[in-house]
Parts: sequence; structure tokens; C-alpha cells
Amino acid sequence: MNILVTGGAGFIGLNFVRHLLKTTLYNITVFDYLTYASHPKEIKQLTSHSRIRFIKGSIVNVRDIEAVMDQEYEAIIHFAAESHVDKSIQNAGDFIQTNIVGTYQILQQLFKGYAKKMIHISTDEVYGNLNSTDLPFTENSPLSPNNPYSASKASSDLLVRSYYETFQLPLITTRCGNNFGPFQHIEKFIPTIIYNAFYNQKIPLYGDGLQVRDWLFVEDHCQAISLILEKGKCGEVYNIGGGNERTNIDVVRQILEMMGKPESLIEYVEDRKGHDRRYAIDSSKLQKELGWKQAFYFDESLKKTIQWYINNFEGNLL
Ligand SMILES: NC(=O)c1ccc[n+]([C@@H]2O[C@H](COP(=O)([O-])OP(=O)(O)OC[C@H]3O[C@@H](n4cnc5c(N)ncnc54)[C@H](O)[C@@H]3O)[C@@H](O)[C@H]2O)c1
Ligand SMILES: Cc1cn([C@H]2C[C@H](O)[C@@H](COP(=O)(O)OP(=O)(O)O[C@H]3O[C@H](C)C(=O)[C@H](O)[C@H]3O)O2)c(=O)[nH]c1=O
Repeated sequence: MNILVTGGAGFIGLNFVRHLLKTTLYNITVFDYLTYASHPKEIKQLTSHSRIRFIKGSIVNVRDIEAVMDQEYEAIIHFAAESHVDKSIQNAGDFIQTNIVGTYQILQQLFKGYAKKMIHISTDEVYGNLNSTDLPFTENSPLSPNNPYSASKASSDLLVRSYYETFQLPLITTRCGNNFGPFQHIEKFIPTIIYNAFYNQKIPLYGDGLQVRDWLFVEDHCQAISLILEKGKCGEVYNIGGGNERTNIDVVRQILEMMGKPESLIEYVEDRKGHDRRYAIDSSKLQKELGWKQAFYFDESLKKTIQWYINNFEGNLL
């Protein structure tokens, strides 16, 4: 059976491709534009595997997508996106193109019958901001995005919803929290902390550092997507959360402690514009309906992640 993974050279996509290789016998096509956030070397290595093929192209370009639609797929797992909030605040153009227009182009291909279903990978950021006393987001929470990245993802979610309702295309949406783990780009928070701490540089902490994120180890995320691929119901949305709410300052302190580095490395800097205060996810639908269970604890996964980055810094691999 064939699976198409868009954005399979990025952080979560690459982890997912490796997860599929380990746990299934699928033939996997990775379709990725190889932007700055991708891992071309890893992808090159993976293509030595007989069950992996790589096609470079953009989801915005119809010809590129058509080149990939040369066989039937059991499913498309759609990760490809511009993913960094700070970048979207500086310039939203690529986010509109890739996340909205790109998703539209992929949806259009589904009419041709090349794929039996598509899982659209989205984010809890589409639900917007929570106060400290609010209950975690459920799949029924209203969409209320606050930055250009999350607005572009919410737009793509609504397109997916409309293509299911209007055309009955076989579509599932997942919304997860902040992922962490190997292969995350250095621009994101946890890799930034590890990198700066490793090189004894100041660690920028936005605003008062009391913003809360709900952290999910990427391997738990991959396992959840596999389960949804196997048992998920078309037309549904599934939240995927780690149940690990932490303030940003606590995450920095924990990493510094694990790395044996001083708290004096922390530098409070200007806050992100439109900075969401808190995200938290209720994953009970996924747990009750599909039997999902997390396999990894936050502290152990964080240690593993730190070690992975240190190995890569020491080997000059990043
Ligand atoms: N990282 C997180 O914490 C997180 C949380 C929630 C949801 N998500 C979602 O998960 C998905 C993957 O996120 P990530 O963190 O792995 O992102 P990433 O930025 O690490 O990787 C994105 C990948 O998409 C590729 N890509 C970008 N534009 C493309 C285009 N036009 N055509 C084809 N490929 C293109 C890039 O080359 C890269 O390999 C995204 O849809 C993101 O919105 C991420
Ligand atoms: C890079 C950086 C970040 N921060 C703060 C900003 C946030 O409150 C938190 C995490 O930031 P990051 O940019 O890593 O992640 P989010 O903005 O929460 O977004 C991430 O999680 C969602 C779900 C996605 O969908 C995004 O794709 C993913 O990038 O740390 C700092 O204080 N300093 C820094 O240098």
C-alpha cells in the first residue's frame, strides 16, 4: 500500500516517515519543497530504503502535485506548511500561499480519485487563546486564531471541512499542541533554548515568560496519527494533546537544570505581537473513541531531545 506524506522532510513529517518505516510495510512517497525548515540530508539517506521515494515539489504548484499523483494512495498525510508564528508576523505571504492555497490544490487532487483519504495536520492555535481558568480546547471550541500563521491554518481547516460537507471527500483533520523532539528547526522555542544554552548564549524569553503551552512529544504525535490513519472517521476532527501544560519560564529553567547551565542565561525580551497566553488540549475524544494512550513522559522525552541536539551540535550536524 502507498502513502503520500506532504512536508515529509520537515520536523514532524520526517519523524512520521521514520515511524511508518518502523511500524508498517507501506511504500512511502515524500513530497516536499525542501524549504529552509526541511532536512534534505536525512531525506537523501532515507531514499536508500526501497520503500521510500522522494519527489521535490511545491503543494502550491499544480504541475508538481500532478507529478506525485502517478499512483493510488491509501492516504495522504498532509503536513506541508509554513509553521513558524514569528515568521508569519514578519511576513504572512508564504503562509497564505502554502497553508491556504497549497491545501486547496491538494484538496482539488482528491477529486481525481488518487487517494482514499487525507489526514490534514492542523494545530490547536486555530482555537486562539485560553485564560488560566478556561477548560482545555475541545474539537467543538470555536475557531478564533490570533496571528497570521494560525489564521492561515484555520482557513485551511475550514476549506477541508467544506470539501467534506460539500463534496463528501474523505477528509480528517487533526489538531495538536506544541510538538518537541528530534529534527525540530532551531527557530522554535525548545531548540532555541538548547542551542543557546549549549553555546552559553543568552536565551530570549518573550514578555513575562508566563505563557503556557501544552507540550507533546513528537513520537506520541506520530503514534496518534497512525491510529487515526487506521481507525479515524472521515469528516471528524481529532485533538491531540500531551497533557503537559508548562509556562515558558518553567521550560527554560528545566532545560537549564538538565544541561547544568545557569539561569543567568535567561534574557527577557520584547513580547511577541498578539502572543496567545495559554493553549491546552482536551484529547478525550481520541482516547475514548480510538483508544489513544500516550507512551512518553515529558521529563524523559525532554532529556532525550536535549541529548539528540547535543549529539548533533557536537558532530556539527545541525
Ligand atoms: N511543530 C509544531 O509544534 C506543530 C504544532 C501543531 C501543528 N503543526 C503542524 O504540523 C505540520 C508540520 O509542522 P512542522 O513543525 O513539522 O513544520 P516544519 O516547518 O518543520 O516543516 C514543514 C515542511 O513543509 C515543507 N514545505 C513548506 N512549504 C511547502 C510547499 N509549498 N510545498 C511542499 N512542502 C512544503 C518544508 O520544506 C518542511 O519540510 C504543519 O502543518 C504545522 O502547521 C506543527
Ligand atoms: C522562539 C521563542 C519562543 N518563545 C515563546 C513563544 C511561545 O509562547 C512559546 C513557544 O514558541 P514557538 O515559536 O516554539 O511555538 P508556538 O508559537 O507556540 O507555535 C508552535 O506550536 C503550535 C501549536 C504550532 O502550530 C506551530 O507550528 C508551532 O511552531 O515560546 C520565547 O519566549 N522565546 C523564543 O525565542
